[in-house]
Amino acid sequence: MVGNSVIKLNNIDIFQQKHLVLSSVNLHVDKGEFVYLIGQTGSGKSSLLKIIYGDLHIQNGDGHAVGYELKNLKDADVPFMRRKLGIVFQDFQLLTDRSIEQNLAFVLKATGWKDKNLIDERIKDVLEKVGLRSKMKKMPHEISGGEQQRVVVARALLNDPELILADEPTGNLDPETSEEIMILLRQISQSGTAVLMATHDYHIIRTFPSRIIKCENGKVIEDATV
Ligand SMILES: Nc1ncnc2c1ncn2[C@@H]1O[C@H](COP(=O)(O)OP(=O)(O)OP(=O)(O)O)[C@@H](O)[C@H]1O
Repeated sequence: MVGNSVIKLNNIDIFQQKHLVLSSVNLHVDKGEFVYLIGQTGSGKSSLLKIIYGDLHIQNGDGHAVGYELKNLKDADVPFMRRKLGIVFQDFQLLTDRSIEQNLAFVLKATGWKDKNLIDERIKDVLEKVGLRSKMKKMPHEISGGEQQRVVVARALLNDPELILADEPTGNLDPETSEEIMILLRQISQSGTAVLMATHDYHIIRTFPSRIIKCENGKVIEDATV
């Protein structure tokens, strides 16, 4: 983290191939903030998230996310940077051939955890946070869509990230289950992890008001309204 900010972008241009998607982007997100990212389909939300998690490179301007300078981010740094940010996307992306516990153990092992006791403890901790400790032995198909999304949130929390990036995390869920996921994400931000969440769901935004960033006409508006 640099100062109190987990994301800071200064005057960056965001390209997809040769196409300029967003220009002169300035953006800051502070520790523990909850921020919505809105904008029409194709307005650049996913491209902006990709810059922040190191999937797209910065060509002009500079910035940092979770303590990493984005301008000179090396491919070799990306896996380490990703340990400091959790990603929650619309499709649950759990491995279907293994239990919830094994899904989480897989990520911990892939990010360098070796001690079995510590792995077991961490898995129990994150499942406790999302209210699913009792389901750790279940297979993904044995739990509901909302519960699967909770597991994805738990998975994003495994390495105690400074930031969660969520792209339409409630997109496949019914309204009641969406609200449960929102309550969970809000709790996470209140405990100090910033959350940047792309959504088209204005009902959710009205129910859980917070700062809104908008992609519109090739620009990013830092304090927008719906
Ligand atoms: N891999 C790619 N190659 C070329 N152009 C792309 C690529 N990905 C996205 N684009 C283009 O970049 C622009 C922004 O797309 P982006 O996916 O960031 O929008 P979005 O706001 O996330 O849209 P949605 O709400 O539909 O997810 C669009 O014009 C899109 O066609």
